[in-house]
Amino acid sequence: MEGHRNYDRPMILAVDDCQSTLLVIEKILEDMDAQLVKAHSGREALSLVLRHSFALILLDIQMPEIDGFETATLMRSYLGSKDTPIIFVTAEMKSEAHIKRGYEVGGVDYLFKPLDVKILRSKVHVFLEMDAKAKKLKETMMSLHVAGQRNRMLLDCAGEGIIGYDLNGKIIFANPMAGSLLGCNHEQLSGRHLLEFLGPKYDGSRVGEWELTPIYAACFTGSSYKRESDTLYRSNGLGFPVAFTVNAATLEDMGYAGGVMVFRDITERKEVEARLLRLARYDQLTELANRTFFREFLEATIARAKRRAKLFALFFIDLDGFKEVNDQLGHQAGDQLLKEVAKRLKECIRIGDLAARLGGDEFCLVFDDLSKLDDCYQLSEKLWKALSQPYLIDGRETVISSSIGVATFPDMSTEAEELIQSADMAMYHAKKSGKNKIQFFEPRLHEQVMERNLLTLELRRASARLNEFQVYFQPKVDGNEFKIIGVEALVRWFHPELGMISPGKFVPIAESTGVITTIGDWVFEESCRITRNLQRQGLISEDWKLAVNVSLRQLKEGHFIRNLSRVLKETGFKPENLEIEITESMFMEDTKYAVHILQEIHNLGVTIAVDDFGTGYSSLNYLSRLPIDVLKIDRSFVMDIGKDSCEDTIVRAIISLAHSLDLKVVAEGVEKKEHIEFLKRNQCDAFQGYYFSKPLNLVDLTELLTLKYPFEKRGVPAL
Ligand SMILES: Nc1nc2c(ncn2[C@@H]2O[C@H](COP(=O)(O)O[C@H]3[C@@H](O)[C@H](n4cnc5c(=O)[nH]c(N)nc54)O[C@@H]3COP(=O)(O)O)[C@@H](O)[C@H]2O)c(=O)[nH]1
Repeated sequence: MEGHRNYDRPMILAVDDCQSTLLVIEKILEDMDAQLVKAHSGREALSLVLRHSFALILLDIQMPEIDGFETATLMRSYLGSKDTPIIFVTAEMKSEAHIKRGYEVGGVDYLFKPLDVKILRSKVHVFLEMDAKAKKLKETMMSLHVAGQRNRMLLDCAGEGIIGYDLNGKIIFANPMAGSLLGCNHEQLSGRHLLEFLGPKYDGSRVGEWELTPIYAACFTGSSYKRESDTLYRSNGLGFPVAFTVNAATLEDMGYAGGVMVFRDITERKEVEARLLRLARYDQLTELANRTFFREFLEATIARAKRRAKLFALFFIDLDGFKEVNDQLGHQAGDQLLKEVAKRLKECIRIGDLAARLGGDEFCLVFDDLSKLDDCYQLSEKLWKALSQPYLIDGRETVISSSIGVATFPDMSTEAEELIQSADMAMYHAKKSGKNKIQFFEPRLHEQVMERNLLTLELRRASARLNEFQVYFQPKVDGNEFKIIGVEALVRWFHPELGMISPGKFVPIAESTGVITTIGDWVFEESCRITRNLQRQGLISEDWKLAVNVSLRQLKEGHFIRNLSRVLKETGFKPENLEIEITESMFMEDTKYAVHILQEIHNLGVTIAVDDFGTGYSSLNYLSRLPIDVLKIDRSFVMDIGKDSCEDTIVRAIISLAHSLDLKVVAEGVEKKEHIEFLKRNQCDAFQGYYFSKPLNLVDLTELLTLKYPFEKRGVPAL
């Protein structure tokens, strides 16, 4: 063998023991795009085929040692040359049997010596072309095989189910994940219909036909169809949530038209979504709807009721005395009560209604789709009964009543916010008029809602600048000589358009919106500054008391003590000249905190008076626990003095109780001589009321103080 190999060109092996024949072949083929390799014997040829791959072998038959037939036989038995075309080259035309033998041992053709140039070149050309084609085919087959292997691997390893189906919905192939998700061997899916797994939504009586499904439409129109959340059904009929995409797929060469569905099990995602949804829409403690969901539900109920001209009712429920349960029995008991209330509320509603907890002890019920408004009365009766049954809290039977407000759609309002406010307002009235009641919203309450809304807005505006407020002062006189012993500071709001607005109206709104802190701080500072000036002018004595009303919200703001100390320091006002007036309800709302903060105030030297005593809980328990100096008898008791009512007894009892605890007593709302007679007779320490003076502005107060004996000369019948 000679020459160096050019591996890109096809190789031809010429085998002949006659060197001149080899040279002739070489000459004839020299300009062909092939590389000629020469061998001088069968043995040499065999060793070459072991190492190279030839496009064609030109093989002499008559050779010493191993002739052409034997060489061909051996070549055919070797895998590398088993398919290489062999053309026998022979000197003369032999017998038919001889020729046949050549074909039998693997020859494909014959060439005769002397070699004809044209015949040799054209035969070689044909076989080289065949070789080129065979090589190409082999390469194609190989790359197809690799691609097929790769695709199979992708399908087998894919974490998503993949199903191929034809235009009729018949499954053509499925990967192992598809089988495992659908609960069967993936190979058994072939031949089944996709609708078997799509369930009633696609396969039900309404649709029924594969051709009507959007999946078919996607195949047919060559588009895709996607579902972020749907259901597929396993072989056992159980559904599971999936997200899927279907894409049209066509393989024209293979005559295939259909689609491929790629789907994934989203059970876990659905569970997380459901958990998040529950957190966002439901109250953790009671498992009732929360405020957000309640609001959405109400809006949807209104929209539906408007469309269908339906009636529904909104019940607003607030438990009476829930704070006492919390304070006295602890938060766990409070939680237990709320859970039990929630359970009872759930039992009162039907499917389509909603029970929600808005926060604290506030609940709302939406009773949807009422046939007539009178149904509300039966519903309230049922609700009433359910809620007023005794509760077993902390092992004890406890009766808790509730105040319930009802607003109905559409006669009372057709807007969510207004409806809630109406029910809330009705509930508030139920509370104010003695609790344990159901109050239906009435138009007069509506006006109050509107007024309250307006005042809320205006109050926010006014509290930002505080220039519409003024402090008035109502004198307090001692019970013996009627000498002025101090004043109570009472705020007044002079609205530029609405005129003077009484604190009875705006203070509760200021408390619920929180602006009471700003207003209260201002009243406190202003009244200290004014009274200190009066002291400096010598108009009032050094032992005068300034009483200032303080709400729980103010006390709870955190900076109360700091502010108090600052004002006292800046105005030079002495703490012993200051009295804080608080109401009984404050202790009830948060006894622990009240004890703590009042003690701090008291430690500064400031005295503490309990306002409106007798109207709240009048619990003797707190009187001994709190640092209280004064009880103010509520004016409702004072006003009825002398009317032969039990009020006389109550007033007497309060005075004697206060004295037994070493507390001073001030009677509020003293308007008549008879009041004074009675109170004096019962050793009441001080009086405040219109009999002596209404609350006065600074000018009028200064004028009063300049009088030598403003009240001392007033005629009070001798006792
Ligand atoms: N937190 C704050 N509350 C305040 C402040 N200023 C007032 N208030 C509270 O508002 C309620 C109404 O107060 P007002 O309209 O000023 O009524 C007071 C007196 O005018 C009235 N009064 C006094 N004597 C008589 C009387 O003989 N007859 C009669 N019909 N009314 C009379 O009583 C109110 C004083 O009550 P009280 O405070 O309970 O001593 C009222 O609850 C105020 O507390 C404030 O700055 N902060």
